Amino acid sequence: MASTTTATTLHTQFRPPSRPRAPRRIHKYPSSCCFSVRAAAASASAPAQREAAAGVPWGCEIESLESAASLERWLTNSGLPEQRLALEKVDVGERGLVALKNVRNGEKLLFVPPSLVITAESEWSNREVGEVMKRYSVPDWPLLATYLISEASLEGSSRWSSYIDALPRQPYSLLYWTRTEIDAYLVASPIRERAISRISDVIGTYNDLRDRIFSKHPNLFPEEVYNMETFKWSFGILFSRLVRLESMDGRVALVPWADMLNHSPEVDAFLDYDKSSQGIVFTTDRSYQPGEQVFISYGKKSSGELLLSYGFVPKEGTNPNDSVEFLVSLNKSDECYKEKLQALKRHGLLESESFPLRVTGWPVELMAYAFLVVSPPEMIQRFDEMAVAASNKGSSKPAVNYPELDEEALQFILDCCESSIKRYTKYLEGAKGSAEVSINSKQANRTLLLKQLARDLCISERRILYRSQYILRRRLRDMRAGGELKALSLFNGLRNLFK
Ligand SMILES: C[S@@+](CC[C@H](N)C(=O)[O-])C[C@H]1O[C@@H](n2cnc3c(N)ncnc32)[C@H](O)[C@@H]1O
Repeated sequence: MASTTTATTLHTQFRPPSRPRAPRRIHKYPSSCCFSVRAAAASASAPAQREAAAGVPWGCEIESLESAASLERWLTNSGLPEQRLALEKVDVGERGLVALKNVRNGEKLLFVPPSLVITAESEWSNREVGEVMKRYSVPDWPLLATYLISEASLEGSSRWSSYIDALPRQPYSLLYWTRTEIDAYLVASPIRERAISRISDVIGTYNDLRDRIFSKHPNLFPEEVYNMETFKWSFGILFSRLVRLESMDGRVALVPWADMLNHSPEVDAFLDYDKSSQGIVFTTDRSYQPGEQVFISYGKKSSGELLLSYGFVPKEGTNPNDSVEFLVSLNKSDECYKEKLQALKRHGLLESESFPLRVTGWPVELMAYAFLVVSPPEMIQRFDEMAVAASNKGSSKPAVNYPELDEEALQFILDCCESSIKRYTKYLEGAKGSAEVSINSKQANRTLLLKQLARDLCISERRILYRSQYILRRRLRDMRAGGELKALSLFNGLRNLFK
């Protein structure tokens, strides 16, 4: 069996935390809260609703190069050294950085000085607003989200106005999907749950900030500016552009110019602070010809994770880091259901758990979980060791080896895999024929785009499941053929004995 580990070693690039970290004091993150952004906007005041309907009044169309040109001018005037890259329209990612000259493998590029980087320590153009936020010790993510809105609302009086003008007015983000769209298009994918919970985290964060801070200082934080719609925008920007700079104590930062680099799953180059040049750089891991788009890696992310944070799905079969979360559950009618559930809970697991499946195989933890699911009552003494192995919490990785359960455990995984494939196929076949009535052409284009993204994701995820199904079927067939062979040779042996 090919095996992978559950822990994907993520690059630090553009890595959003699983949820924006807010202080316990400020935000409770309601776990059951899964209403849509629209629903939240509907409960806001009339001006906020007007704002919500209009979108944010800053930023540019996602493919705009005009604001990009003034961004380049401002950066040059503010100390960005001469670049070997230019911002252009590109085939992958709409706007991107393109090599102006030959770029060698191993070359350092960018050199963005820290003075041009936005972090939680950046000075607020509106000092009073900044002081209030600091008084409440707001953590980095909500602080930066508020910072962006504050600076954006000041337009030309903010030192970041050229940067903000070049940011997309509506980043490609799942935060902009309505609950109905998420339910309809991501019905087969586990990303649906993650999208719902991310949206509810963002809503919860905004509500906390509003209740605890903004409502206490209405003159500094007018609802026309600080509302659900503007926070959706700022979190969309953070999810798709924030980087963690390991050599700056892991600080999270928006790095103008560097954040025009698009992602390729085929490169391993990532941004970091370079002490010797005192700038944010990345080192290429391949060469580029003049005119070629230069890429970095946003981390070893699955296609679902890329859709969740960055709003795109790589072409089918091009993402070597692709995986799909595979959900397995205890059988409620199992006579040892209670004992198995207790063993799982003792090791921090639940009745249903997800494990990442990859084209290369599945993790040992999934196999351990499957052993537990299929193990008979006489193995009750071993439930705990199986649960430990499934949780991957043991100090050394315990061997999960129960040859007597192999066949049943693999059959269990195969059954789950096949029912998952059915769900994807049902969605993909249903999506083909569904004609929808759109209110206008903008809405029609949006629907087409979302459907295409969902379709690409489902095809990528189903591909992984098909591959696992193939491996599982072969292993089971070989195992059963081996069993039959053994039985046959035993039978022949006995026959010879009685001859
Ligand atoms: C850090 S920004 C990169 C600059 C961005 N293209 C722009 O014009 O502002 C990340 C966004 O770029 C786009 N992007 C990056 N890599 C991509 C890729 N491989 N395919 C499609 N879109 C990509 C996505 O919209 C993503 O949210």
